[in-house]
Amino acid sequence: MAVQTEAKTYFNYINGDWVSSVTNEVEASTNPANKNEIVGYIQRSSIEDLNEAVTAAKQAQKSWWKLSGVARGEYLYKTADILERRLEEIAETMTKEMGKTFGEAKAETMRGVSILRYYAGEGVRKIGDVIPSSDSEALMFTTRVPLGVIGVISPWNFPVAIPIWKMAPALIYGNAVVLKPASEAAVTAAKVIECFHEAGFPKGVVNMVCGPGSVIGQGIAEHPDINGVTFTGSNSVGKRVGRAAFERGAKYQLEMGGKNPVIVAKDADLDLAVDGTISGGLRSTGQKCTATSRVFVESEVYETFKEKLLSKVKQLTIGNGMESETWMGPCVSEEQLNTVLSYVEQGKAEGANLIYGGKRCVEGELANGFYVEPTIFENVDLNMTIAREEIFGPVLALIKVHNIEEALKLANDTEYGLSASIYTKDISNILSFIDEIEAGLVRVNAETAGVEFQAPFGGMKQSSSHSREQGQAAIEFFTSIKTVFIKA
Ligand SMILES: NC(=O)C1=CN([C@@H]2O[C@H](COP(=O)(O)OP(=O)(O)OC[C@H]3O[C@@H](n4cnc5c(N)ncnc54)[C@H](O)[C@@H]3O)[C@@H](O)[C@H]2O)C=CC1
Ligand SMILES: O=C(O)CCC(=O)C(=O)O
Repeated sequence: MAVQTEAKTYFNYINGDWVSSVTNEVEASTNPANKNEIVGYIQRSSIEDLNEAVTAAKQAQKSWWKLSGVARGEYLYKTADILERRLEEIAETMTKEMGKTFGEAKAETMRGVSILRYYAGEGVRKIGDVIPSSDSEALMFTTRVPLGVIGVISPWNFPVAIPIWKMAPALIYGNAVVLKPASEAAVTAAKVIECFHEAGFPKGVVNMVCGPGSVIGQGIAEHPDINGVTFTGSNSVGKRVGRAAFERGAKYQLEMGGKNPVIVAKDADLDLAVDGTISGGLRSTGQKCTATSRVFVESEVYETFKEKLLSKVKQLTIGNGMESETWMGPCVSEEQLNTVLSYVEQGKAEGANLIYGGKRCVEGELANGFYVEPTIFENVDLNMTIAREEIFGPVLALIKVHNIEEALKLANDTEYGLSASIYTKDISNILSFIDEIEAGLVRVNAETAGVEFQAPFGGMKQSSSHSREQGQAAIEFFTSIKTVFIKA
């Protein structure tokens, strides 16, 4: 039973106003570090609310697009300044709402500021090319137009960065936006939208509707007036969203799961590899689509690597992300905690050897939250569930290999292809890894996580719809190309 009574209610943001849902229903967003603490109440909206937001967006988009790119950019610069001013408060809300440490939350919020500034600058960059025509008297060139209304469906694990890396490019290229944030982190998202509001965006250009994924998320995927849908989350939901958008001829972009490998070669700097494995696999409690989950280690250095890994993992401090000594916070929710624990049980049942962790943390105040120990398995077979499915928790599977060829073969033995890294000093290892690994993010002597907003981000195989987000790549999704031929 939640005890906090003074928690604020956050409204939907439709046509420039903060409004309650027509349902008059709200749901509590709670703190995974303390299930008795309510961070805020968010609207449990209906399709009617979504329809209002889409109507407002559709109406506002045309004049938004008629502004110059410079003018649109100014709004994004203003939003960035406001977000930066509110950085500590918004980061604190993020930590309280979804559990990541305050340090990580501040870094993510700052990343949101940088993304806004990066895309503000896009307002003055080129949007087309002049292409020689076969007719010497004609001018042929490409230009780009916005899609119209963009539906943004975002997850809880990066509640500032992901909505912003989808909304900022959508807006700068002249689209209007309807955001549906994940309910687990919707208070944080509402505070981000407050920054857009304060920046003075014209009414209807930015909208947010909170509510169940099956109603508002699905409603976005199916809405006839939403021209493009950008989604990050699980594979099962992503595919539903993609199918619904495809059926009605809308453009869609899906970023989904990962089962990201690290390869540790026998010549690797093992301390660096251990640090990268821990940071990539366990930071944010393993709740990143880029998180390391499978660790392939050459047999010659396997035992040394394992001992070094174990000794460092034992030192990790688990606790409330607001406490400065905490290295790893809780899972986002009880459901997510139970998912992680059930994967641990499945790993044991299928014969993997649990060498560290695997239990819920229940000592003292931890009992009120959704904490799990960092967990390491060895003797993991590639057919085991823990080697195949995305766990989204702090669970590492160690796999001994005889050589780099075997490591590459096993690393590619997955339906996912988001991120992968190798630790080695050998240039031929590095080159074959870059060529052969089936992943959209290829990292050498660096952890699997670590996305940079100015570079393309996305996966191969089932990790994405094969499109890319962020950097210059974003223009491909949020605009349509027109090839123009002019004959005087
Ligand atoms: N790749 C990634 O970045 C993420 C992956 N996940 C994976 O998904 C698992 C479950 O996490 P969830 O938060 O439940 O992910 P999810 O895929 O259910 O949620 C992502 C977003 O989709 C919305 N949604 C849910 N059902 C929908 C539907 N039928 N139509 C349209 N939108 C819908 C949600 O409300 C949320 O905003 C995790 O354990 C993890 O494996 C979760 C979050 C992020
Ligand atoms: O690793 C990152 O910074 C981004 C990861 C991501 O997009 C995700 O987990 O959804």
